[in-house]
Amino acid sequence: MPVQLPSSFQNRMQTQLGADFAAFTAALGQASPTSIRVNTGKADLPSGLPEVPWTQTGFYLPTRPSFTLDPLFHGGAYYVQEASSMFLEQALRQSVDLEEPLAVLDLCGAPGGKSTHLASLLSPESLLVSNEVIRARAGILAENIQKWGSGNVVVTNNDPSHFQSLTGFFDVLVVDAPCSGEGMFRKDPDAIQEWSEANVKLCSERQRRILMDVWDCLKPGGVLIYSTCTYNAEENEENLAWLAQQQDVETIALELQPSWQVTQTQEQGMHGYRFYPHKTQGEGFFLAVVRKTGGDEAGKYRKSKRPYLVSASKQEKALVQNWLKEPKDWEIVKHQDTLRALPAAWMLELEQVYEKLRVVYGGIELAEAVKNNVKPLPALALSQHLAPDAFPRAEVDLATALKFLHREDVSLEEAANGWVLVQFNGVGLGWGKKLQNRVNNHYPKEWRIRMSLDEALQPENLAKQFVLGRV
Ligand SMILES: C[S@@+](CC[C@H](N)C(=O)[O-])C[C@H]1O[C@@H](n2cnc3c(N)ncnc32)[C@H](O)[C@@H]1O
Repeated sequence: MPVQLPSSFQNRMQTQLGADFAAFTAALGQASPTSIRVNTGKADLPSGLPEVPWTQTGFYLPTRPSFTLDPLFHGGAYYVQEASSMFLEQALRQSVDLEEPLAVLDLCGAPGGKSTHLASLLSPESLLVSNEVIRARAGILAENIQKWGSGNVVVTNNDPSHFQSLTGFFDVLVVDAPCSGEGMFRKDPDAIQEWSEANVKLCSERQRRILMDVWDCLKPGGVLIYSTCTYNAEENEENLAWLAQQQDVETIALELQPSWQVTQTQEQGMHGYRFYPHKTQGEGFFLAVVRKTGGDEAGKYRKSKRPYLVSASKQEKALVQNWLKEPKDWEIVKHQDTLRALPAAWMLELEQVYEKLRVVYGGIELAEAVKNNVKPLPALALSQHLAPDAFPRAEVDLATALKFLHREDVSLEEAANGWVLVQFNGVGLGWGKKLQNRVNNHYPKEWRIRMSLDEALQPENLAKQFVLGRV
């Protein structure tokens, strides 16, 4: 069905696209493609699905299934992400050496599409700080990060200006800026109602403020990846040209395959890359990459006299460190009753992050420890770093997995008494505690499936349900 577009938006797009304008409006009347990005730390790439061409792990699905009813979605085996935004992969691969240990900030991180993508692309020796300014959204981001299961990510809930205290800290800065959302008109018709020329101006000003707020935390030689999901030049090319007037930057050109049909732009010498729905199979998107060529050197971080991150005792460490595949890569810290693994190589930098920012999640939450009693936490069940033989595992079928995720009672007959990792198709979902004649379901209340499962559990519906890898 054709969408009703604001007339000033239509006029501008007509000028911008010329003869392509009719194809553009026709594309807005089509259904949005559905795409997923697979977590290769947890699952194999599916066969038989068309690939999103600018990433190695993205796939289109023929229709939009109920992801809620696929346990592998809850297990973080894939992320449902709009295809154009997966172009971040090209920006990163073509501008930095991904073999190196990098400190990366994803400034506008929620709900976590780009952060989970970054977590997969960066080397395990890297550190990702994934930030979200809105508190409730930071919680959703932390949930998605835990489900993805990489241990080298810290989730923060800060205003961009708070990063000024981390001068020269990051090698890469990703700013997926809040924008007027013109590229989402097809997927989210509310975006049309909220659109106005005044809002475009407001967004553009806010984006400039955000860029200035975080500029100092990027190292000289570091890379800024800037993106929006909107078409107007004020929020895109003009902001980059403005940045080049304020700061020492050089534009980075990306190599494109002609078959991708990405539109290249240049404004005052700055390269930009645009995705239009009539040319690429995805929503509207803009991305540009620049390198910082001036500015202050990286800060030197010394050990704090009064550390924020307190090491766990020897006894506590002994209880949990063999749960991890590579215990020596992790420092075990304790805050209140929680034992957490943080990447050992980044402890000095993490001390700064914890001191200066509001951290809502970090590393791998391992366990709650009271005296010698340890209770494994949900993030550990989902971690890619959990040692395969640390806990007994119970592989369950689709119906049992869904009931477990619904927080119903399940029976794990084969399992011995004690903590059991409940898994589906080899992917950990959460903890059950088997007692003599029952199993306590420790799946977190806040993450549970809320919809009724009555229909989904009918055998004919289970057989039809989308499950990654069963296509
Ligand atoms: C385009 S969305 C980010 C999407 C995310 N990068 C992903 O791939 O899932 C922009 C984010 O910026 C946040 N935001 C809103 N105002 C902001 C501000 N003034 N500074 C920084 N971030 C802001 C929004 O809450 C939103 O989560």
